[in-house]
Amino acid sequence: QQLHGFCDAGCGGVGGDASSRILVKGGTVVNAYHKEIADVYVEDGIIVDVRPNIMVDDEVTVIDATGKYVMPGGIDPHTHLAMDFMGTQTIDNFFSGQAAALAGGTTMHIDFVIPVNGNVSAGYELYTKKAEKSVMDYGFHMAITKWDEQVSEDMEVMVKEKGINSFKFFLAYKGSLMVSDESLIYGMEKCKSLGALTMVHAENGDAVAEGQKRMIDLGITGPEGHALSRPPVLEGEATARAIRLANFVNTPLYVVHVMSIDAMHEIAKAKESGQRVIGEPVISGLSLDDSWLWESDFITAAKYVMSPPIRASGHDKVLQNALSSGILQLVGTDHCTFNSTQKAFGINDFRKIPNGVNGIEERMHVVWNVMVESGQISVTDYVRVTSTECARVFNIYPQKGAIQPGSDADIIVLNPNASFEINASTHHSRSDTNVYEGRKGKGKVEVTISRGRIVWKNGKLNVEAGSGRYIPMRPFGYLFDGIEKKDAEYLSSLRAPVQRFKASA
Ligand SMILES: NC(=O)NCCC(=O)O
Ligand SMILES: [Zn+2]
Repeated sequence: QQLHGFCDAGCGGVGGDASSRILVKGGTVVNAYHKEIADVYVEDGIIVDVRPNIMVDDEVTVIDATGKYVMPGGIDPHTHLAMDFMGTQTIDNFFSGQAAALAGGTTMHIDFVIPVNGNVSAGYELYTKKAEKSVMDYGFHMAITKWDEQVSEDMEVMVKEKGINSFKFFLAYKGSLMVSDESLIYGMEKCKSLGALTMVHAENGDAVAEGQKRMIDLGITGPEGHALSRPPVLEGEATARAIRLANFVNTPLYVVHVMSIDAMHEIAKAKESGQRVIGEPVISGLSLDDSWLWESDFITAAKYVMSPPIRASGHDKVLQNALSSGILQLVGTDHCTFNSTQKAFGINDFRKIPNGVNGIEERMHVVWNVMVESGQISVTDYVRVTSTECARVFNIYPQKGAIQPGSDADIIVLNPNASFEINASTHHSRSDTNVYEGRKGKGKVEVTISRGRIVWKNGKLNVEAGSGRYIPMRPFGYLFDGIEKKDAEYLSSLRAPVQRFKASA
């Protein structure tokens, strides 16, 4: 079924191209550290062979990829589908958001489960239901929004029984999702003991609340007040704090949506000192600036409201440099879409504009355009930052993130000579706006294969509700290798306790 524009959760229902055997012929096969001209043969959803000149019978569906790149499908590490947030729910659910992803060359995403009133298990159950109409593979991170014994026990269940290996702590959104430093420290300790990755949304929520009050007192109630109330210094502070606490606990840290030079510098400093910190830029931060927030039309401005805010011009270029030099490691989207009606909740008060922008369909094209077309990263690095590194960090490599025998057949064919253009009228998200409206560029995903099914070809989507699988992710990924040695070194450095003899009276 072809999907365009406002795609309802009920649409779809027809399968991807039914052939279980596919040959992608004659393209340049690109992995994170190697590329070669070769054929890729797929059977029953799995890559079986990768080499030049594979011969097949007539029953096999052949895709000619001559002159094109054949790459692992994108993996988006940061999405919010069907998320209840700021008094409403994101307009993209697991069906429409994933359909959009596939049309843009992303074949897996990791979504954030939000606990129900702090209850982690209830959150997991709820998201399992939300994801029933999935059309592609997905995994879950879990947010931790309060701390108590039950949460601690549930985290253990999530890791040992439910395939979750990462927990996110919001240092912003005071009064709703935000946790205290005390909870963050307990959470980090628990994560470390379980081999799960600590993730943070790094903004100082107390200071943001104060900044918001300052703007309202100044009479600044429009979308520009959003950026003005939460400047880069508050992102830098929270990033530095989370990094130092992760160092104190000696556990790896993943900083989501790094939006500012300030936050990036903190990550660079930590890496320089040997700390294991992963920085995730998102495409909005890499490719947009905050000038839109000063637009006189409210809806145009409000569609750019997300947190941390899209920053002033200049931050985008520095974040690009950090991505190409490896300070930042993988690109997400934070896809969290609200339509114009929802954004208008904040017409009189920027604090009520639901925070979030689109990106799940645009990420692969925008990263190609901004980073590869401009010569800032190689084609192999493109695969690394859009797919392989995510699979490695979340411990699902090489099932995902690789074109090699045994890997899932999540494959895209990208034509470097074809052009893309982004418009809300033709995108597959249910939103009526797009923050990349009118963007054009070279490098187009012409084919998407999702676990061996051709789901995007000739500009047509062919997806099946319920065909997406939940991908469990194992704990103790590569970031945990050897951290116990640093613990041992720390313990032996204490020179304590000192044996003291009681002085006689
Ligand atoms: N980023 C944003 O504005 N919305 C989604 C929630 C979050 O990740 O902070
Ligand atoms: Zn966030």
